[in-house]
Amino acid sequence: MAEIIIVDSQEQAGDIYAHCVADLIESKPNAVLGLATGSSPLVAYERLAALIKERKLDVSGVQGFALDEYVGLDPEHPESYRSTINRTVTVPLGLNPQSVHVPNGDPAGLQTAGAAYDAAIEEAGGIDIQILGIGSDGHIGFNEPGSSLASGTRMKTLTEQTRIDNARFFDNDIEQVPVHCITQGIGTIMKARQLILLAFGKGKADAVAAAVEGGVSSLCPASALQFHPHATVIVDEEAASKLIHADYYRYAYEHKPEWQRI
Ligand SMILES: N[C@@H]1[C@@H](O)[C@H](O)[C@@H](COP(=O)(O)O)O[C@@H]1O
Repeated sequence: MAEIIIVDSQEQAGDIYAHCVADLIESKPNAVLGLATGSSPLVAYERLAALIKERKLDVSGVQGFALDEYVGLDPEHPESYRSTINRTVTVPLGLNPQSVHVPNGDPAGLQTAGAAYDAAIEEAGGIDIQILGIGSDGHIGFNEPGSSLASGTRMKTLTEQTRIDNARFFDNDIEQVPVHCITQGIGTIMKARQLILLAFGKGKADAVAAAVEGGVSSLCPASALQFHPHATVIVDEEAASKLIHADYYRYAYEHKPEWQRI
């Protein structure tokens, strides 16, 4: 794993992400951002929105690609990832809605939607910085345990645990949570030039330990990050609580020269 940063707060993690992305946009106005839903990236998006205003950055050329979408949910549904990304990223950052892409969860087009999405990412020049959360079972995007580590964007079946976890967005009724999703594959995610995974709270401690210090295995999809040349995992103390080498990560970060920090 390239780099583990243990922070005191989500705000601190958010600032690291925000500075990284703001610097990117400054040097590359047509930057391509990989976007994630979930609660973990929310503060990071808020910090980035503030920094964009503060530095008066022109984001008109920035493109975004979301990780995943539910299958069969109306894109206008408030809990579709299309709506979620629009609410939490597109509007606050001031991105052009036409430049923010979300996989197409229409059941009618599923056989070709995945390959089309990967092609669109390639055509945009590839993702510069992909932000990631992690599921309690180690999933990234919606790549559940057992997903091919080389997979492209495709339809997947959600585990019952993920549907239970996400029922909170659907009146706590698991029956309302779609069974299928379309998600960037692990192979797709690995093509991004830089990955930043955020994890907070003790509910993520096992998944983080397996991803960072366990063997690389499809049973913990996030462990694929160990093969990425530029991956950073930013965790709070609780999410870091099961890392055997936590002291070393702190020590290494403190001793890192400024130019080598993300
Ligand atoms: N598809 C999303 C993932 O991209 C996200 O990482 C995960 C964790 O969400 P949270 O950050 O709310 O814990 O939830 C969903 O399954």
